[in-house]
Amino acid sequence: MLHLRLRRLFTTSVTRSHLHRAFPGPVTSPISTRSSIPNRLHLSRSGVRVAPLMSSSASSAPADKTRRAPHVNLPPSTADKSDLYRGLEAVLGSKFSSEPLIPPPHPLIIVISGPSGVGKDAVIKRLQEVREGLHFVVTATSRAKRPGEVEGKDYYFVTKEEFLSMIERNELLEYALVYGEYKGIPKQQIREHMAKGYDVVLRVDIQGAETLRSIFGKSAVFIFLVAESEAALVKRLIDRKTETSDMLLVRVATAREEMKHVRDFDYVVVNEEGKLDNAVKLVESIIDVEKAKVDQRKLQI
Ligand SMILES: Nc1ncnc2c1ncn2[C@@H]1O[C@H](COP(=O)(O)OP(=O)(O)OP(=O)(O)O)[C@@H](O)[C@H]1O
Repeated sequence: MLHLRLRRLFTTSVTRSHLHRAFPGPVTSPISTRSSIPNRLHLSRSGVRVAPLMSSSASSAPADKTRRAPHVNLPPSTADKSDLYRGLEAVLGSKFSSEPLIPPPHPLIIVISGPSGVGKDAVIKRLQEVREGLHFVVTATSRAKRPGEVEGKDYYFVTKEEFLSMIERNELLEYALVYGEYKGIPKQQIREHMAKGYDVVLRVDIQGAETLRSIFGKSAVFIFLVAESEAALVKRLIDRKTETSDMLLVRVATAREEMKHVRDFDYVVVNEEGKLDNAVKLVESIIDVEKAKVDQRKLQI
């Protein structure tokens, strides 16, 4: 069994240069076949004995006996831990490095979108409480502050004139006129936080997400938030008590249209009535999965 494991190890992991470093004695011919490597390992009661590498023809020639490098003894697995550790280093011919084997994951841009009233703000607020390493981009808006909202935390509340001059100065990644009010994403915030290694979360409506998709393509993660049903969404909007009847009508009618865009997103998360934490957990899992991807999404703004 052990022999089999070692065979696998040596046929897959040990490179020619490892072996040259491990066995500095003269090697008469290049290592040309993988199958020649495990033949050099011999099991004994005291551990694994590793013979120097030679081609099969060279090892059979009597003259080569004089040119054999000294055997390297690998302590048995019952040996002192540090002896075994050093033994492995000696056989492989280099010190084991404590450097991370894989570079840290690249900072992500996570776009959270969905119809009005679905719970984008609620999910983001909770995510902020439970997860570190995220920067939540504060959107600039010309709409009036709602009760409980804090300047610089929920939004940057600016006048329409101020918003228009931000557009003039090209300070916004994207902006839109939504239900008669401007909303836009300041670029500088994203640059600064990504440079510090933060993942950046953007909260935009569906229109905004479409624009961001055209800017970022596949280099950002797009999450579509939905309620479990249209009825639940409408009740949520009514309960919020922030819209007039006319505004409610527009939002609900728009939500119907917006549902058609779900296919343009990477993930969909259902924010069920009374189960906000489940939706937040799913968003966290999405971030974790993205961090574990071999092909990381990379983005420069
Ligand atoms: N899972 C949930 N269960 C019950 N109520 C919720 C849930 N998620 C959000 N809500 C409530 O629904 C209402 C709408 O949520 P929120 O304001 O976060 O939506 P939004 O998508 O940000 O809307 P808008 O795009 O119009 O700003 C709020 O009153 C919020 O507290």
